[in-house]
Amino acid sequence: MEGIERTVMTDTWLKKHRQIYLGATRHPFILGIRDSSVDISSFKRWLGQDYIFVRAFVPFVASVLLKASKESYESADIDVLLGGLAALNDEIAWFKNEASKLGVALESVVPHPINLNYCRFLESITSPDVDYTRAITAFWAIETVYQQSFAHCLEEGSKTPDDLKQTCLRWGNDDFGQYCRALKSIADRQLAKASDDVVAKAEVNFLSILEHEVQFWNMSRGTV
Ligand SMILES: Cc1ncc(CN)c(N)n1
Repeated sequence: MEGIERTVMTDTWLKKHRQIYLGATRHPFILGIRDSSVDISSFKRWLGQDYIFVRAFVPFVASVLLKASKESYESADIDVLLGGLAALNDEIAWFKNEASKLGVALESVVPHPINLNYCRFLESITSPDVDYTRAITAFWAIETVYQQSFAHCLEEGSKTPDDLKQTCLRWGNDDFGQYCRALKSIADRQLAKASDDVVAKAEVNFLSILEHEVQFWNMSRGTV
């Protein structure tokens, strides 16, 4: 269809919901890392709570993989998702290592109600009743908020302290950026052939994810 511009659904949403998207990816917690003003107690709080979140994220990602194997004819999707699971495996090892360096006892961290709320949301979209399109779109959004947030702390002009650079690189590195772009293109392909109802539900989830991410940063900062 030469000459006809196709709507890329995630780009439409990113434009339409730009303010809340920036609220999630340019949050004061992230800006505090970027300008070096973050306090270590907030960082440790984030670390302990995010470890709990990541453990809850694993069954969700496994459910996306299962849906891809049943609902998608694209075997390349499985490769991307397997890469995602491998990245999560590394992420969990990284959290344990970082926690031990900083003296955070992960086994005694009490999940904050905001975290529990986000984990409950994850559980709701893990359900077999949620189709592959909605699941992969949610997965793209969750990963992308971290990628965009931490990449911002590595951009030119940032004053991220050296000992936090490894954290930022975990999600802000180019490979993770490439992986998020792969998720985006799968999500957009699925959204392009989905019913209006599925697209509308995926958009509602996208907004919920942005709100949960903002709350998660607020919790980490200790402002809630
Ligand atoms: C809250 C949150 N959102 C996203 C990610 C990226 N996997 C994370 N680790 N934690």
